[in-house]
Amino acid sequence: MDAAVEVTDLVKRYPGRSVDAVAGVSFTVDRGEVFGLLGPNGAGKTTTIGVLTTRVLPTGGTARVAGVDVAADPVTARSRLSVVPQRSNLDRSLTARQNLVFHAAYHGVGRAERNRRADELLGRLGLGDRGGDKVDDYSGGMAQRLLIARALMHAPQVVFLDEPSTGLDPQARLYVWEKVRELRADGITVVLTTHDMEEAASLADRVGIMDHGRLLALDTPAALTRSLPGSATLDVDVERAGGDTDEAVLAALGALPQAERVEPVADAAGLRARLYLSADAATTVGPVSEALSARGARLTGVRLGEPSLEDVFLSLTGRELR
Ligand SMILES: Nc1ncnc2c1ncn2[C@@H]1O[C@H](COP(=O)(O)OP(=O)(O)OP(=O)(O)O)[C@@H](O)[C@H]1O
Repeated sequence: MDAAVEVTDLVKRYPGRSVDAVAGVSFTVDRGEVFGLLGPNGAGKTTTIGVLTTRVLPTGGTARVAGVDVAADPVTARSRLSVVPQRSNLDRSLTARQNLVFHAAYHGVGRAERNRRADELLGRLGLGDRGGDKVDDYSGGMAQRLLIARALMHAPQVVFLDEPSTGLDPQARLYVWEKVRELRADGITVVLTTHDMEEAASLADRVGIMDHGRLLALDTPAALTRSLPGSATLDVDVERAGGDTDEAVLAALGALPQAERVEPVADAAGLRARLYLSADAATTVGPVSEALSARGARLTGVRLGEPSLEDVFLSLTGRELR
């Protein structure tokens, strides 16, 4: 079966610029997958989406969506894909329902079917009783939901969401996340861009990390974070035996093969040690507990600190994501 998206050696240089906005990017998105492009502002995410959605002409390389070369046959590509843009381009003078119906008419969906889909999608996106309102009266969160509804009106195979929750309040953001998961459950392929590592980690099956027009890493969020030795941590609270010392306990923990180093955590009430690990934090709890009992000490509390995609970005670029 064809991939849903296939990008090969994609390059985009805007006129008058001395550097490429996208500098040779290749990746494939499987059908039914949620794929996230994660990177800071200016990384080239929007430009990549722009090429894939036929709004930006590539300087080099190829991009196929649902089996169609987007530069060679943009009209067919547009019938199979849809885009939820970073900034609303809804017609504010029309009602929400009219925005949906006109979009479907443009894509050749028949009258009865477009009316049916508009009602269904307004309901699904929680706008069932607001379809007759002008978009001008919509809040930011409602407009974002309407953009998603509009994107589904011509039954696309692949939906592109550019920074889907930027500027939304936490509740609206969670609502959008839930809708993205529903798209995936319906078998629609989703490609989203974000500079929010929490969004990428919680929504995407696989994440491509972009910076300066290049793809630096691409894998599942779990594999990306697992690839970082020494960034998982385990905090352990210890009740030590009477004759023992904090220093000796810390040294014993530091001698465990899973521990890269150990530090005392200063603000804890009793003895708390933080282990920086070369292994997964959860599987290190057992060996820690055994090492403590061997010297008559007790493990009284643990906290796992898993590395995040933020840590992955930091280790790849030496900079914070935001
Ligand atoms: N129309 C344009 N003309 C010239 N340069 C552009 C244009 N659009 C984007 N750029 C430049 O291309 C580079 C990549 O921008 P792009 O918008 O693709 O990044 P991004 O990762 O999506 O960031 P953002 O989240 O800010 O949209 C930036 O240096 C930007 O200034």
